[in-house]
Amino acid sequence: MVKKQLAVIGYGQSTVKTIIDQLYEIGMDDYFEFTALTIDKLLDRTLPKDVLVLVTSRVLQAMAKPYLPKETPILVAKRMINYANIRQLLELPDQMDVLLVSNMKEAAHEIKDVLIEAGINLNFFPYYPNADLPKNIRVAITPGDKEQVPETIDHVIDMGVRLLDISTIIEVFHHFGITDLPYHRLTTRYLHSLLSVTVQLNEEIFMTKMLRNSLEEIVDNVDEAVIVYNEEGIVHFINHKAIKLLEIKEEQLVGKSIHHIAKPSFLEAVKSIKNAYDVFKEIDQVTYYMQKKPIEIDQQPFGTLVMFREANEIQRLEHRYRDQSKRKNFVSKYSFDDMVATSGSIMHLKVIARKLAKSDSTILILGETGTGKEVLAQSIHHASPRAYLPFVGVNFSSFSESLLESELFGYEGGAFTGARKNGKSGLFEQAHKGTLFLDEIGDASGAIQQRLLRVLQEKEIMRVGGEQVIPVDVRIIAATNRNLEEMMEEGSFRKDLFYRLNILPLYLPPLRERKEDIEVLTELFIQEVCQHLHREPPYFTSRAKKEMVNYHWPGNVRELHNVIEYLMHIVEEYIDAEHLPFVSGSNFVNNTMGRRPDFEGLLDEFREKNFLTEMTSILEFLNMSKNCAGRPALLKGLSEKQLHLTDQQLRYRQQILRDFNLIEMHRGRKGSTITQRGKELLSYMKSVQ
Ligand SMILES: Nc1ncnc2c1ncn2[C@@H]1O[C@H](COP(=O)(O)OP(=O)(O)OP(=O)(O)O)[C@@H](O)[C@H]1O
Repeated sequence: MVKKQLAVIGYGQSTVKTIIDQLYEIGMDDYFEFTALTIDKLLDRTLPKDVLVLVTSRVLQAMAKPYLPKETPILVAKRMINYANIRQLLELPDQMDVLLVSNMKEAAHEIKDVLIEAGINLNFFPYYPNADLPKNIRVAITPGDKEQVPETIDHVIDMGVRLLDISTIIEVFHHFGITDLPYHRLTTRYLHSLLSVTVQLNEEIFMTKMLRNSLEEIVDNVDEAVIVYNEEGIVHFINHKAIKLLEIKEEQLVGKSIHHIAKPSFLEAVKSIKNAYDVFKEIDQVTYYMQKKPIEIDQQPFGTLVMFREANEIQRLEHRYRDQSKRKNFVSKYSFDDMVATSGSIMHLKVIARKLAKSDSTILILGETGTGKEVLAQSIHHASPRAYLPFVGVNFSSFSESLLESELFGYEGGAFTGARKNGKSGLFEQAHKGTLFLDEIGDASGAIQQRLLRVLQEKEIMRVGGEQVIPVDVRIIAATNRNLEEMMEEGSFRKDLFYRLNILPLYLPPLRERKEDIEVLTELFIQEVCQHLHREPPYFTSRAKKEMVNYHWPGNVRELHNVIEYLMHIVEEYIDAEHLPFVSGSNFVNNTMGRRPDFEGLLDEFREKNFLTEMTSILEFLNMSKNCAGRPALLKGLSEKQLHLTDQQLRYRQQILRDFNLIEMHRGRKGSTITQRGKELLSYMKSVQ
């Protein structure tokens, strides 16, 4: 077959060369002989006979025409953008000013139109030789005409020479009447010549690409490690977290085999997970929470998505969540309005306390048990500038010494056996910026007193087993029913700590010294309990009223509350003197702890407070005693078992046991006895040992 003559005329050499290369690549050299020329060489050259001249733009057509025989056919090539470098354009910020540089005005404008049509959202300023250079433009885009880019430009995106459009190639064949076009081969090779760029031919694909870019960015920033690989194990996506957890040092991971980049222990673990399952897996001594999901595209299996993160990270989150939700409960329930009183002593105390609330100083509340020390502490917090911040209370007699230390100051991971792996924040940290109520401070051991003193002086804490100093800003309100001055004399309470705490002391007198309050408090409690029980309030006979006032109320307001609660369950219309437990001598069970019926629940509750040994020892002691055991005997019995409690600590534990109906406490010095239920608990414990 005689080859036809095709002359390619362009402006610059690189353009002509790129197009000739493209023609060879498509296989057009089977049909044609090429002449490659730049326009400036046209004058010197005579073109072969029956040649078809292919010019790269309309301007070149005009330029070439005068130098060509009149009958020479000229075809203006349609050219498409080289999309190979389109990604760089997509990465520029929307509406950015860019220079569009070409060696010809028309080409510059033409490219601008094509790019706008393709959905590239930039402000294009066409630029060509002798054109005005707009100010303050830093980025230039050019289709292979880098040499035309002005020097003031910082960043040049060379999109490469524009290639011939397939329609132009077909027109060339038509011109010569070649009908047996190898269409299939031609298009395949043509597409091949465009290589990776053909996938980006329309705006829709640009959009997906942009979407993918944004998704990649998001997935790269999540806390979860993510890897996607196809059926052959070729990695399609891997985020920073996965690279970090798998300790991969290599770069450019996309396109590589997962078997090549990930450690065998990880691959083993992934293999052992069923598709669509999530499990905890240990890989090289670290536990991970892993998920594996199959990916399908158009109902065809495509590959696998693996997501994983370190399990202790999840635990950390959980602890943080728990700490935070616990924090939410650290709010004061009472305000001064809830502190009911008519007595001059309490009215006066409330006036002083309201004033003290405004300051940040430490307050010490003194008073017998049940006089309302906690109510007062909460009211002070409520009226203070810290009102919207946590109010955290801790009762020193309700914790064993070791537990109290870690409760107050927290501990670092692994500080002691049984400690949480990641440590725990203490109440000081949890009360940060708020108020910490140290109830029954008189029960603090020497070691705790010393640590407290340091915190009050330094305003910083150190967790148990930790080395880091944590600054804390808490207002301290301490309370006790013990005589701290006497304790100082005895040497069981530190003087320096006492003076730190005793800056603003407040004394809550016992109920027997403010009998006027009995009536208002009774009314309040009757109203509350009746509302709760949905019943009508009963009335007091005058004898009952008298007995109420005459009684010495050793348990103070708390006892009054408990008596009212008891009465509301046993009386109908009225309350007579005989109904009153302190008159009739009847025992009643306080229901303040919220009883859990099952023994396991009860034991859990004791375990939680680290009380179990002490509680069972008390029960065992009472079980062994023929008669009622008084507190001194109990304390002695416990200390023989190396359980050293203060009188107050024992009382607290006895109250809990009584509230759970495990023991009975008799008034005065009569001591306590174990109940049937207490005995059942002991045999239950033996049976499950
Ligand atoms: N003025 C008051 N107005 C209303 N309720 C009160 C008042 N004082 C005390 N109470 C109630 O009495 C009970 C005991 O109060 P609180 O716990 O504050 O006493 P406390 O002195 O801290 O006791 P303890 O020394 O045993 O810790 C609570 O139920 C509280 O609601």
